[in-house]
Amino acid sequence: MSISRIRIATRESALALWQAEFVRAELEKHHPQLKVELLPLTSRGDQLLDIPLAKVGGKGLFVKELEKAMLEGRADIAVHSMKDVPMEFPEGLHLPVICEREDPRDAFVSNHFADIDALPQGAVVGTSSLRRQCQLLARRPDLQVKFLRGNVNTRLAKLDAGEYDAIILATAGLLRLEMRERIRDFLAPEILLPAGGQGAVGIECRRDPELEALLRPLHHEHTSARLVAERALVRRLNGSCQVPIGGYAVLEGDQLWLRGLVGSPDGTRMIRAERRGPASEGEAMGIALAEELLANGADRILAAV
Ligand SMILES: NCc1[nH]cc(CCC(=O)O)c1CC(=O)O
Repeated sequence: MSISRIRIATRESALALWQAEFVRAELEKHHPQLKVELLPLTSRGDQLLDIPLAKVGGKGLFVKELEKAMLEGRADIAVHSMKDVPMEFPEGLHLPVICEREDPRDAFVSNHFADIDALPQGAVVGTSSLRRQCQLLARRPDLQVKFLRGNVNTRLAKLDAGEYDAIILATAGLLRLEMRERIRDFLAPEILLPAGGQGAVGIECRRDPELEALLRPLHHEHTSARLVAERALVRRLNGSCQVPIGGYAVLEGDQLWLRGLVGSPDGTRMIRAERRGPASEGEAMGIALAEELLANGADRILAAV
């Protein structure tokens, strides 16, 4: 039996819809006969916007409704921001495809200030990411980090309403939504180490060789090699999502350069490590780097929460 239609389960935010539409367009480009439909779903993570993500059950919330739709046969695939994808998948589902990565850096967004260093003493910066908070405060302990959740448009509206002097968002989301002009400064990994998977989109589906064959042309091996290392690092560290963790890999030829960071939310403690190795060994590198971080004190930071 051959597949003639693919239904994409997606969250309803503008960014999620963009990503699903992107996958739809790519699938139609590679398979002109294929019918591709979107199934927009409301996720718990999007409903509970006033509560810290770590408290409502973590990032998995964004994914569960979509997985349910696939397991119940209402959808065939789901498109995710790799940053939000849990490490384990339910029986029968997996994630065989990772698309080419967009700019992975974090972005400094402000209506009044050019970059972090231009912020006045005590300025209010919006983010609910402990990873961003930790690295901001390590650089500028005087800043006030203020809670900010919601989809990209909501966050920008709160900035424009004057609730913050600046906010930090993923560059990838802003570029996809055609809001490059909102970015005042692209934060280098040395300043703000990105989250594992940031800027990349992945496709989860049921285990079905025919379906996977249709998705295969969307897979980007270069991106995938980087994310294997980043995700192995995060997985090995992840006792809890309430700890600031950064993980970022680049490929230089066939060599991976992986950097990792674990810190305290207030930025007073920060442990960094990095290593280089063959791209084919990303998984082992991620685990080894995590163990180095743990041995250098990340274990105590993790134990404290
Ligand atoms: N946590 C929400 C989330 N998940 C993915 C992105 C951006 C797009 C990406 O990283 O691919 C965002 C928004 C943000 O962090 O600003």
